[in-house]
Amino acid sequence: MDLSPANASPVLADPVPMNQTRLGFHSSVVFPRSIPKKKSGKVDDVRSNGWLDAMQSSSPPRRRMVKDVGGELDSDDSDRLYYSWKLKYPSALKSFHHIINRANNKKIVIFLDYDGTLSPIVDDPNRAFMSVDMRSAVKGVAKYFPTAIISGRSRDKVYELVGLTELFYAGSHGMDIMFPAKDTMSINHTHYIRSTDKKGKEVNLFQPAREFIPMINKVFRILVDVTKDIQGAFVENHKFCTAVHYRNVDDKNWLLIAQRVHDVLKDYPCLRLTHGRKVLEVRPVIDWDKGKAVEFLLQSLGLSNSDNVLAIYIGDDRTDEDAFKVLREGNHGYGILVSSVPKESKAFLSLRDTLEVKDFLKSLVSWKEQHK
Ligand SMILES: O=P(O)(O)OC[C@H]1O[C@H](O[C@H]2O[C@H](CO)[C@@H](O)[C@H](O)[C@H]2O)[C@H](O)[C@@H](O)[C@@H]1O
Repeated sequence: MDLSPANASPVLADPVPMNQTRLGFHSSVVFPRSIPKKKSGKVDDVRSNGWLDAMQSSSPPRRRMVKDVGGELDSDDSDRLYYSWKLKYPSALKSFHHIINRANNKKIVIFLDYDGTLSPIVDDPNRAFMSVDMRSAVKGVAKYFPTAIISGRSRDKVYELVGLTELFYAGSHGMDIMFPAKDTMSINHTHYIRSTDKKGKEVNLFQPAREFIPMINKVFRILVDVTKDIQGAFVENHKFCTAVHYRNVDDKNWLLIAQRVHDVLKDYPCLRLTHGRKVLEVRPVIDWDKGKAVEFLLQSLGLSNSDNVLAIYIGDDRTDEDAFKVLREGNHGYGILVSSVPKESKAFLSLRDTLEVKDFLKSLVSWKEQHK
């Protein structure tokens, strides 16, 4: 974190996201990603387009590694920064009574991100498991409030990890939403298809990036190939998007891995890159993100009237910012950022880690049980 006088904010600023073309709500019209500009005959590289900076700030630094101009900040300094940041993003646990007061006679709807929110961040994405306690807390809230998981992972994968049938699931950053067939009456769009869930029940799937599946498969294979000699690199196929992990790549090779991904994307102007926590996420250039998924679910469940609905979205990642923005701008409810370090956010409130998320969910359940 740059804490030089010129940039004295105690906040870990997220880099400006790549340009995102905004289209109409239910459109899947594809716009080309802006082609890298040439500078003196050379295509822009990952240093000049900001990718490398974004990668370097893509996950909370460990406490002792938060750097000042003059060296490392000790943990007292980090604590001070964290507590002053909390004035802007108060604890959702400590603000619980405010949330409940605002909920008053409204219907509460819960949206949950998965990685970093329900499961702690770990080195191996295949081992990011929820605790038994967390699963019971999520099951508890789902008993009383409509609850959806909105994840960057594929819908099947996140369902496998969460394992609760009573939830709504949106995978691939909201580009793959499953919802009950009975809830189609209130929606008006073209990108949903009828299907059956794992129990054979009739459901609807909303998949606005369906036509990209072959391209994503192809790009996934290319990315696996071009990163296979980079130790620690790992590529996941999420069906509607693909993710290149560099958490386990030596930081000396971050430039290399970013350049390889960048070079692949030059041939795919219909795909764009977003930054997650030590992961480069490649996705179609359509006007769809976790924020749109929240709007879609609220609308499809008949819950988009903010006069009688209070939505709560809990997430830790840059991709969750789209959802926080939708809640803030639509006056729909509270975005809650999960972070143990100061970060600029569109959320209203914060929780430090997954343990606090679990406590918050349990508080909602206890409150509901006392006010049935
Ligand atoms: O939207 P989310 O549910 O938060 O998913 C975002 C990404 O989460 C996973 O990666 C992150 O968690 C991993 C396990 O803790 C960690 O190893 C990785 O560094 C994080 O970026 C998932 O593997 C990605 O594909 C998701 O896009």
